[in-house]
Amino acid sequence: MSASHIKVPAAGSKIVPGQPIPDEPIIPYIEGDGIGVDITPVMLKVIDAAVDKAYGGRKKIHWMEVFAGEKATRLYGPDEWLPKETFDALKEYAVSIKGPMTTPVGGGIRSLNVALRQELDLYQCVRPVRYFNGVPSPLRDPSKVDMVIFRENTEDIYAGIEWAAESEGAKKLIRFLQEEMGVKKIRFPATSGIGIKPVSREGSSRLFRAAMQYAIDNDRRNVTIVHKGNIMKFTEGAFRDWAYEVAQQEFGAEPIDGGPWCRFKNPKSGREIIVKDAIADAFLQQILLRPAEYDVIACCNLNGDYISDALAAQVGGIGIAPGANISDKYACFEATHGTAPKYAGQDKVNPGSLILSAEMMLRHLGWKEAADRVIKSMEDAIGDKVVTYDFARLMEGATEVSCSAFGDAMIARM
Ligand SMILES: NC(=O)C1=CN([C@@H]2O[C@H](COP(=O)(O)OP(=O)(O)OC[C@H]3O[C@@H](n4cnc5c(N)ncnc54)[C@H](OP(=O)(O)O)[C@@H]3O)[C@@H](O)[C@H]2O)C=CC1
Ligand SMILES: O=C(O)CCC(=O)C(=O)O
Ligand SMILES: [Mg+2]
Repeated sequence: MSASHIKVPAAGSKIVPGQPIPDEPIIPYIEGDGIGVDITPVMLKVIDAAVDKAYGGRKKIHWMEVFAGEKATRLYGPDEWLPKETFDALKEYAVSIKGPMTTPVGGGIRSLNVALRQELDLYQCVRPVRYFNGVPSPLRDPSKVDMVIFRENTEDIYAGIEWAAESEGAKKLIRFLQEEMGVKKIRFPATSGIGIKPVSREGSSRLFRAAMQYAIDNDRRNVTIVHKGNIMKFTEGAFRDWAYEVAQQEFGAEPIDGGPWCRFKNPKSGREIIVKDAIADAFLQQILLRPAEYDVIACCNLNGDYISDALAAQVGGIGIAPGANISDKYACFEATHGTAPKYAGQDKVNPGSLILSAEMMLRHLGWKEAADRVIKSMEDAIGDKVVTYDFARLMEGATEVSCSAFGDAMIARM
């Protein structure tokens, strides 16, 4: 067994699911690969300042670094990408935050990010997309974009169940499909790689239930099921059908004009919530042309991945796109973007996505006052045109600052 490298803080206590949040929780964080080294320390500093300013010492986060990705291989050994003690800590302390981690294209290790989501059963990937005044955007009126993506996070082709072309596994599976399942449509069987796309009733229903509950709790106007169910009938199409089933059977939604769209009254506000669906390709053009018509989005894993970055671009890019991975017990917050390797270690990129992911974490803890300070200080810094390179290159009269200076600009405005 490899040595332990996690140093548990001397003070602070564990968050226990179902129990009140302690005033001084211990929160594990993973620095992340690539630009993780730039953005993570800035996020920690900004969040500490917001908590301190909001509560004057009555609340405090005790951060505990845990290791995954390239940093873990340097500490634990060349094949230790996700050490067991990291998994154990993420479970034991229940709420955590992580920087991005690299996944090689083609060969090499499978995604550590996906592995974490699967192992902790973090089935909801929640990615809010909203506009901050003054951020450069390709849209004429980006203020109309205000959506929250609920992306299923454990299933789909994204789970990485696949076999390389010409491998024994691919040959065996293709033989099985042809000989036992009567499949005649594999165009080039001798040289096809094969991927499997599992989409279940349980997985789809629980994700959609969470999206509906979010719409109710946040008084949203509609929930759109996005899918490619015309082509992938028994995976994406079933996702749509199971979602409508949950809407009708569990939330009492009634079909509109014979369905499948339906509507119900928000039990908390009395306002009507429409449940509708859109085929993914058409949806991608509609969010550009008519973004105001979409609100809460529920989708399978791969569609959610594409939609996240596309929507982020509409409000200024993935430098400012936060996210949360949530299960019924655990939550691990992370930015939508990746490791942006060409910028690693340059103190250049926008720390906004990870800071806003931490802001979601503060709200998850119920620390609204600190979360509000994060939002307000970011709005003020951007309003003063103090921004990192990604915004500066698209803005007139901006003051371009480094990653760490942007964090300091936020703190100065708290
Ligand atoms: N959850 C995770 O940990 C994720 C990990 N990844 C992994 O990250 C690696 C790199 O992926 P890649 O496809 O390059 O995507 P990235 O998201 O890492 O970067 C793509 C581009 O987005 C812009 N960008 C990203 N982050 C920021 C930021 N903080 N501030 C400003 N601009 C930013 C940059 O644009 P520009 O060049 O225009 O300046 C960058 O070149 C891959 O290994 C991938 O698997 C990817 C997504 C999520
Ligand atoms: O795991 C990865 O490397 C990519 C993940 C990703 O793009 C995402 O979750 O949005
Ligand atoms: Mg992605």
